[in-house]
Amino acid sequence: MATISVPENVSVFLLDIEGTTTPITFVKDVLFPYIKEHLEEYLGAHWEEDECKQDVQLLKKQTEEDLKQHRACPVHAVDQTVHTDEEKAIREVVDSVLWQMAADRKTTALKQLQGHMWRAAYVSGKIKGEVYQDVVPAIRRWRQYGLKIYIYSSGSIEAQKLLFGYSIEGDLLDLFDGHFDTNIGAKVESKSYEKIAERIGCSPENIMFLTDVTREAKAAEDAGLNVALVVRPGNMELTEEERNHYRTITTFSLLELTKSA
Ligand SMILES: CSCCC(=O)C(=O)COP(=O)(O)O
Ligand SMILES: [Mg+2]
Repeated sequence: MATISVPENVSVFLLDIEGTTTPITFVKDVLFPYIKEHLEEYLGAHWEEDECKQDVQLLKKQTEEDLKQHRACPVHAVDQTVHTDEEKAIREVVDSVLWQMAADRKTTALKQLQGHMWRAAYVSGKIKGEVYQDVVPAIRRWRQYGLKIYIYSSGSIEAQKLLFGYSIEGDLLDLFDGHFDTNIGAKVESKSYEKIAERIGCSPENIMFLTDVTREAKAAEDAGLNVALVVRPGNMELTEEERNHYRTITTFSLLELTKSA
């Protein structure tokens, strides 16, 4: 695959995580199964804590929103193993979370709870964040050229910091100048990228966004950012039209800086 020249006016890289810095398999085969396996036990253990109460509150608001929008929501069957009000409330949260996860929804409510649940797994060493081999050397090189590096993922900022802070390559948080999540807006909305540029303090054309998802690339492009689609094993196949329209890379090392160090 050919190299891509990064325009000279680019001073910021904005990076997606899943499918870009990190294999989709790590998210689908490690992170998500951890949530499914520990959800009920986690809620039972933390139910009375403020953080958990806030997470549950946000999930309830999301469910109300979904009902208003007529999105299908889980229907609660009468369950003989549920006795107390707390057990019933926990079961409702479990159903809602599993339903959202089955649809791979990127709601802030779901992502916030997931981030809080992964904390213990990362801190105990049970889970280590996976990062493609080409990612760290490329970021270090870009930083030597004075570029700034930001993350924009649907995963909560806390989840992002856990993934890179407890990664297979050690604590990588020093590589990043900042993090954005869906609190700034959805990744498929152009407005989110305009807000990110504003928050960073640069023009959209000074940013290069790397992602595996075409809808995100389109939203960023519409906001005036430079974009490249990242093609990694297991990522969604691109159509011929997408391949013709977007610049694509299979590794970060294919990005060639045109500015001098
Ligand atoms: C960084 S947290 C784990 C990944 C995750 O939950 C997710 O939704 C990833 O979405 P992305 O925007 O990085 O593709
Ligand atoms: Mg992605």
